[in-house]
Amino acid sequence: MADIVLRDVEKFFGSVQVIRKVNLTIKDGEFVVLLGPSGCGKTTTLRAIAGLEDITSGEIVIDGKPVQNLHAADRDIAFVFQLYALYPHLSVFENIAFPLRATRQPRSAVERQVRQVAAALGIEHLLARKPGALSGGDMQRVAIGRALVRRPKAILMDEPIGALDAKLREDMRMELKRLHIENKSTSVYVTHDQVEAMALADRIVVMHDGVLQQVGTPSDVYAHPANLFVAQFIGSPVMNIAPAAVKTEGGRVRLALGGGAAAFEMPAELAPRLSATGAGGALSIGVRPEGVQLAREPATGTIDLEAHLIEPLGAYDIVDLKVGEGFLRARTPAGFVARPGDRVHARLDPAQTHFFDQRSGASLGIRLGA
Ligand SMILES: Nc1ncnc2c1ncn2[C@@H]1O[C@H](COP(=O)(O)OP(=O)(O)OP(=O)(O)O)[C@@H](O)[C@H]1O
Repeated sequence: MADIVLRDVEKFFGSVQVIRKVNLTIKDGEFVVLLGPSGCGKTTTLRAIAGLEDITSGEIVIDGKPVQNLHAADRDIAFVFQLYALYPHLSVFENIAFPLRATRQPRSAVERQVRQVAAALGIEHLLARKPGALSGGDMQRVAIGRALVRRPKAILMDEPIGALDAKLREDMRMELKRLHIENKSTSVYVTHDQVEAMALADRIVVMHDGVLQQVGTPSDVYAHPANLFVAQFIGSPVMNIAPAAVKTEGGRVRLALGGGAAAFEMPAELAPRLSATGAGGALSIGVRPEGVQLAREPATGTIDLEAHLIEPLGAYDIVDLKVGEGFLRARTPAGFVARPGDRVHARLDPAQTHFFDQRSGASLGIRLGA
């Protein structure tokens, strides 16, 4: 296994630039997920690491060796595609054994390695079958087995479970995670599904328009998004984002939302921290639904708002609260707000309120409270 380093990697298709100065270090044994919307360049980045796509400029280093001029076959990397790409006329055993055949190992050694991988994937009983007689999930297990069997320096996966139905995707996600914990293969995984990324990754790389937006652990990108794009891309339901005006009166700081329709009190320490950023009074705030805290009785920092819509989701409800022309979505215990039109007392948890520059979208890096 090996580490993978991308230095100033750029890629043009004709005159269109799809990867812009990407710098990234994937550590030995790490599971890194490239996450972003369709067309952001994540597949191109993955294919560039594999050698399936040439890069226009920059350097790709695998296990200390620059590989950008090496063919895919010489990079010692395995690739798993979304569609299984199995040999239909070969048995499952032969499909998995295929990469070992070229190594001219004795039959017994091949057999041992194939059985080992098949056992890890729970497909030993399928070894004699042809791919046509397998379910989608089992076909993908075989494809993963084929990738793992020769112990490559790294395993690259492009939406490997994207074609499976929701339930199977969840099962496979956990299997992939377990396999990674057992094998510790350096893994790079592409998906546009943020839940999948959060569940699998040691670190997530969020991409947009060919640019790395943020690289961090799942909890990092969730709790401390670097900009508005990351804030809105990660998390479901999405983070509330609203333009806010900051007003300081007699040592008290208020955040006015919805053109002044609601003014939330914030810790006084916000004022000097904001003025230090030079952001002035105009900024955007972001707060996830769980950061909008509701109470039945008024308390310090709460304001009175009207519930507009209630979405019961079983374990909890999402409640839309009217703020001027817009809404603030809150996550509450199931049944906390009985019906639309009810009034509740809401506050923003300062520790979960994010501040962004309105023009650039960059986080102002202010963390309040706990
Ligand atoms: N061979 C190609 N020739 C020209 N343009 C391409 C080629 N391959 C990809 N592109 C373009 O490059 C951009 C990035 O594509 P890429 O497949 O890397 O994005 P992605 O984030 O993986 O999206 P998706 O999830 O839809 O695959 C897209 O605008 C795409 O149309």
